[in-house]
Amino acid sequence: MLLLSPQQIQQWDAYTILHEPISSIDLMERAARHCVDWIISNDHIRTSIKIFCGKGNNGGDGLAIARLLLQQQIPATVYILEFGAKGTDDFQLNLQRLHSLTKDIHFIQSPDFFPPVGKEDLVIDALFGSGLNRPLQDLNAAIVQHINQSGARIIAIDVPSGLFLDKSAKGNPVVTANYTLTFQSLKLCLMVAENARYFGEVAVLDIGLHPLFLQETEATFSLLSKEEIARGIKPRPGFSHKGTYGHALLIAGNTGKMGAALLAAKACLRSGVGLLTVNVPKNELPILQTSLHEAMATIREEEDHSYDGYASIGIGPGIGTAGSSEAIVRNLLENYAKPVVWDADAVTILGKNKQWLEQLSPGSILTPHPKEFERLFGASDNDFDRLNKAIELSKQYPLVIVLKGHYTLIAFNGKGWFNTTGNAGMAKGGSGDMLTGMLTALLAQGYTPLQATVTGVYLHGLSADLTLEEQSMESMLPSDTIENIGKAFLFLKE
Ligand SMILES: NC(=O)C1=CN([C@@H]2O[C@H](COP(=O)(O)OP(=O)(O)OC[C@H]3O[C@@H](n4cnc5c(N)ncnc54)[C@H](OP(=O)(O)O)[C@@H]3O)[C@@H](O)[C@H]2O)[C@@H](O)CC1
Ligand SMILES: Nc1ncnc2c1ncn2[C@@H]1O[C@H](COP(=O)(O)OP(=O)(O)O)[C@@H](O)[C@H]1O
Ligand SMILES: [K+]
Repeated sequence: MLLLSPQQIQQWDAYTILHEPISSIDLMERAARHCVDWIISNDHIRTSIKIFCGKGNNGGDGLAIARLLLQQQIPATVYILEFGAKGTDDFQLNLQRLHSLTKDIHFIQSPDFFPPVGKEDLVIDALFGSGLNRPLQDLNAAIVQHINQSGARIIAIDVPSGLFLDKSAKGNPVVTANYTLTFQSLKLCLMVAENARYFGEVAVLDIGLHPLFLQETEATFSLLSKEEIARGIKPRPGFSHKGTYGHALLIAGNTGKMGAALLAAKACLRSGVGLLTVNVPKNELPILQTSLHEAMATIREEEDHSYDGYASIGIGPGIGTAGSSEAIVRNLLENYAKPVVWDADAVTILGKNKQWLEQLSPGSILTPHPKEFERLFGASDNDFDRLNKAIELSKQYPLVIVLKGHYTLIAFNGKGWFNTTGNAGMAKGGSGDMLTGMLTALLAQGYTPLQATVTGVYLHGLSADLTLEEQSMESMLPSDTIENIGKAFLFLKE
């Protein structure tokens, strides 16, 4: 699914109207009906429902929602924010339709007209949607503040009023919704952490916009889908052998951080690799060899660091950032030409030696969390800037950049894919180490760097989601999640 700009969403609307065909007012009716069905079936009806409407089509949705509720004998009061404009055609038509049912329609010209709103109310925010083109000010900002202070349950229609679809609204007045009912597809503004306190829980309502439009449309950002990932999984032919699936090397772990190496190694072994060698400090060798029978080992301190024969290499989890680790990074840059997975301390070392970024072998995968991303590429003003920076960098460098987070972004060659699997139970040390192991295993098996990354990131989150069948988000550990990588592969084959 593509993440579209406000202009593209308008075009999608127009395309549907032309090709379904359906009238614009009937499309709005369908959207409103889906909202009402969702509100009723999710048990959000209260004795007092206050619907705040602007005069664009978002407000038109609000008016249609009010009428559909009233037709089911559910009382709702409408407040229309006056901001000069006459209102769109569909707004006007829905206002006429509502007038024939109720006189309970109020116009807000100044804060004196604000109705009292309290905890017991359900507020429907239909003030501004995808048409917002500047920060809210004056009366528009005041009504948002009034609603936000009320303690009422707030359901935003399409997007919380005040959010821009594809750029930051940091510092602007925005409705803090408990739920957002967004039409047809997720929007970029609903993917970023900086807006999480505004959009609350998000439901995507399928209002039947024409699917063919997407085939004719290009967008920078899109969402990964199960079907796409499942299609890319390589078969394991009966006559294959361990050599078919590659020999991976993980350079991971150090004193006090051997857990990182074990997690990466276990995840690598559970992700289909043929052979695995782990490079660890001499003193830590027994930990590895007693816990993981399938992994071989090489000694960190030994001088001869030959990388010949490894189909892929992952470096970083728990290695530390001391000079000796820097020397290994340097050596790897000079002596290995295939793609490498760079994570954790290895990313920090690259951040300290930015000139080395130019030397990364083409197709290498960088997996920073936002802090590591900052160490590598400098600070960003907001989440949108960081996403756009990742996209720009992916044009500049022949690398796959994995910006980890709730919705991890994978940037490659000027495009970005958001992952939608995974949950907050993964917000624990060790989750990233697991991902490094998985990506290294997939690279070793001959997946292209992009294919390895999208597959690994998707499976990583999916294993965590499947872990919730037997654990809570509080209790689940990366070790549990690794044991469910198998279930995740099976789920893709269903
Ligand atoms: N395909 C779909 O997804 C469907 C979408 N539908 C719905 O349509 C919605 C989009 O409607 P929309 O384009 O009419 O824009 P909307 O957000 O109502 O408001 C724009 C108005 O506000 C104004 N304005 C802007 N910024 C302002 C500000 N800061 N302060 C003050 N005014 C400001 C601007 O006028 P301006 O002043 O710029 O001339 C304009 O009058 C969408 O979110 C969804 O709910 C469904 O009905 C059916 C299918
Ligand atoms: N709330 C969350 N929702 C989804 N995924 C998450 C969440 N928190 C963390 N993750 C995932 O867990 C991993 C954490 O990586 P990282 O921060 O490098 O952890 P560590 O280095 O401590 O192992 C990333 O892949 C991230 O996407
Ligand atoms: K809204």
